[in-house]
Amino acid sequence: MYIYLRSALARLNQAQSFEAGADALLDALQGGFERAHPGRDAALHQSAVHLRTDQSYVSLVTRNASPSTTPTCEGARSAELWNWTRRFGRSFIVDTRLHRLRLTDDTTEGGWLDLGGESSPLPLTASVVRFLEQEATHLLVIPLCTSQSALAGMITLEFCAPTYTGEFFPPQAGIEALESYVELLAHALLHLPVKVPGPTETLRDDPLLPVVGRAMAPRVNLLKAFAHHDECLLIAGPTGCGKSRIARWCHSQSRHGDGPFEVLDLLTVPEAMQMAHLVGWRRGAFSGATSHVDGAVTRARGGTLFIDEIDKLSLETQAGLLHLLEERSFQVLGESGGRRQAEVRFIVGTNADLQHEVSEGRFREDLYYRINVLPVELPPLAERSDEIAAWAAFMLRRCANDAGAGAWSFTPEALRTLEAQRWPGNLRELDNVVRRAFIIARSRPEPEGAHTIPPGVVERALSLGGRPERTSISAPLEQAARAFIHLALRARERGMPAGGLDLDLSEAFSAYIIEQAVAWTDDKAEAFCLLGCANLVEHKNHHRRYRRAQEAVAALLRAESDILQEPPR
Ligand SMILES: Nc1ncnc2c1ncn2[C@@H]1O[C@H](COP(=O)(O)OP(=O)(O)OP(=O)(O)O)[C@@H](O)[C@H]1O
Repeated sequence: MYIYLRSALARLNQAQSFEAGADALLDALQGGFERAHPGRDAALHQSAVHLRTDQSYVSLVTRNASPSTTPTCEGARSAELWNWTRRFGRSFIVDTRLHRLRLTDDTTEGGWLDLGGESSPLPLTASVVRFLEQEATHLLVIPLCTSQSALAGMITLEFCAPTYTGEFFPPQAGIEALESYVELLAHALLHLPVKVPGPTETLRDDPLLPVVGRAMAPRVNLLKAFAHHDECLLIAGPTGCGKSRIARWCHSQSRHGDGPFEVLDLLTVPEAMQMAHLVGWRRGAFSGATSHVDGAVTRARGGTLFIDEIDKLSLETQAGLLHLLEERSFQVLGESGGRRQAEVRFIVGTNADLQHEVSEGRFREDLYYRINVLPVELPPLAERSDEIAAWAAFMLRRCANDAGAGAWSFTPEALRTLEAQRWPGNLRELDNVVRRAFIIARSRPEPEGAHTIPPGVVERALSLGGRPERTSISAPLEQAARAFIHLALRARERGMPAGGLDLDLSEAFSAYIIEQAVAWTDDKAEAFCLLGCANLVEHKNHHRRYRRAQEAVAALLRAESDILQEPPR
């Protein structure tokens, strides 16, 4: 058997990436197993190396016994496996037919733990049952630990051995051999870097994911694999880092890509109405329910439902969503008759630390494990600095296209200025600054055809504060009012003609709100509804109002620029 170990060690020494090393490890495990079980009564059906942090995947390498097996991350289908690995910190086997689990170092007679049942610490949820009802009859999970014994992931080995149902399988000696392979190879494996493509890759053809830098590349590889699955995908990451776009991208890559992509943003739904918005209601279901309304699950039928800000879910709706995810069915409020099937793939997004929410009792632990099946954490833009220039160029091109303004670009120094910023508001903030820089640049007298943005304009766009803050409004308003008056005084001192900056221009404030709301929601109609102007949307007048808002912002920037450039008398 050591022949497999030796060859794996040689390959690990040559490997350039974690993925190549994990491949060598899986080969060794497969070789070792087949050598011990040459018969036809048992086969290694699927194996996988999961590299994880507590909260999300870092990399996943899978191997299927036959090409007909569903490819990629079958072993990742159950968040419970990771939960149990963290809980026991040791290897265990699961007898999937008899629904029981045993620690591999427990050789006592009654060492099996029943899954489910009243006294069981391991609940037998519907998702566990679905998982257990797969082809595999036995499952061996071996923790992947660093040399300091810190848990860094797990190895899952799914066996098809029906004649061994009810027995400890693989036999103890076989398990010990496999465990020792993992132990011997883990150290070298965990030192290897996760695979990334060389320089920042720009996917020009895909507006949902136009830029993938070094930190994002492994995540995108994972998301590509996860996109084909029907299990819930959890996308975590700080505000504005692109979670909704990535969710949409995953939808476009999935087999439901032609179906609808529906978003339920819990920030915009009152707590008492969350369940209603999820499942819909019939007329008379509650006071105020004057007509039948489809819920998000129905609207997303045959496609994907993205539930954003999942941490905002009330405890009551958390129970409802758990049931929906477990049973894949739901009851429309006020509808008599049976439950409806939920034919939809769920993706959820959050910028909260859900584990912390669980520990504070604000988020149900069982729901956390149910949605945490395929978790991916997106890094903030500060950790993706190799992407900033490509994003800025992409966003500027989009701005210029929308305005029919031809080809625009940043000078290399301007890009360096952008790269030097911290971007606490992430891509959203960068987008705001790019839009602002474009407006300022267009309002400047420029030589014909010179559509470039210099660093000075970027500095101005930055100083005009594109930094979204969800704090009080009165303090910045007061500051803006003072700045406005200060500028007016300055214009008067310089004897500038009235009209350069008069009170009408203060209308630019509402224009700014409109502009920001459109940038924030990335949807004109939604932005106007958010600002209480649904009537404009209804009569399709919001496009004109948005153009006027853009002109008002540009006029204010022009007036401000003129006053600041006028020398004192
Ligand atoms: N693919 C993209 N193309 C253009 N702009 C993008 C793209 N991805 C992100 N952005 C910019 O970043 C903003 C935020 O993106 P998105 O809404 O996907 O982030 P988020 O992480 O879901 O934010 P939040 O946590 O606040 O919901 C967008 O409004 C847009 O300005």
